[in-house]
Amino acid sequence: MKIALIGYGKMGKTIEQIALDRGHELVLTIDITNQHDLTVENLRKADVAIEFTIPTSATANYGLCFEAGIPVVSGTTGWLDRKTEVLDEMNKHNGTFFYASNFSLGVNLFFALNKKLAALMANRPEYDISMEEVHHTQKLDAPSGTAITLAEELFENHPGKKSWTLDKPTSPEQMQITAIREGQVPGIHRIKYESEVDHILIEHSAKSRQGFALGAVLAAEFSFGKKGMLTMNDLLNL
Ligand SMILES: NC(=O)C1=CN([C@@H]2O[C@H](COP(=O)(O)OP(=O)(O)OC[C@H]3O[C@@H](n4cnc5c(N)ncnc54)[C@H](O)[C@@H]3O)[C@@H](O)[C@H]2O)C=CC1
Ligand SMILES: O=C(O)C1=N[C@H](C(=O)O)C[C@H](O)C1
Repeated sequence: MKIALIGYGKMGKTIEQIALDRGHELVLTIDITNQHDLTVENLRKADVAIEFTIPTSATANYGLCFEAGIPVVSGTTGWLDRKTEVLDEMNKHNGTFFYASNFSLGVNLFFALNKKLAALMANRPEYDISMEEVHHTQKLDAPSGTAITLAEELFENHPGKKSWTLDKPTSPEQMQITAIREGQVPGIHRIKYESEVDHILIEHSAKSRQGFALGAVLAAEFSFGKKGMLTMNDLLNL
């Protein structure tokens, strides 16, 4: 496939390597320094775009891809307050948008485990729940997109928690998420159920960015020829 890569940072570079290994061609590579080359005309040279940039740039980039009529796969986090506008724009152009807060297979299995554990603990009020995420110091958003997905899916399966906070909870229905920024950590997510007598802890820890990048390239292959909003549940049949 001919791929337009939007964002050539840590993820963009890892995606490039995996895309080339899988026999794809990069027909357009855009970063902050050559942003002016991100045009509808140039995007039309690609079969699909993969977008990993920053929260403030992502939604405008999606708009250009919809206008160009190519599917866009994105993992940029921190923009979801504008999701309705993005979906309206996608529908206006009959476009294709594949979004995941986390593209790794392991994290998507961890999402399923989180939902099952939350359902199992739904009638166990003696356990309080908290989350922790650890990422590299360059990360712009907190909590991570993955932590927000974990929290929202936990709330759907556990009546005791209804919202998250980065601060100290002010009611039992609030769940604290602690966001730690240190070194070059690719991404760790922990969910802890704690009672007076014990605790249960589940954790996913990424060893590198390879798992995220492979998932994004698989999502690009999956998106080709499809329409509408796509997620990892569609790709992985979860
Ligand atoms: N969904 C997932 O599986 C994953 C998501 N992410 C998310 O992806 C995003 C990027 O992560 P990294 O690559 O680690 O960050 P990074 O900071 O290494 O790379 C971002 C790149 O985007 C460029 N950029 C900024 N504005 C741009 C614009 N308007 N057009 C083109 N390029 C632009 C920057 O110059 C930079 O090179 C973040 O939001 C991060 O949270 C990161 C890893 C996995
Ligand atoms: O910024 C990162 O690095 C990551 N961002 C994503 C997130 O916010 O959840 C996914 C992964 O944890 C790495």
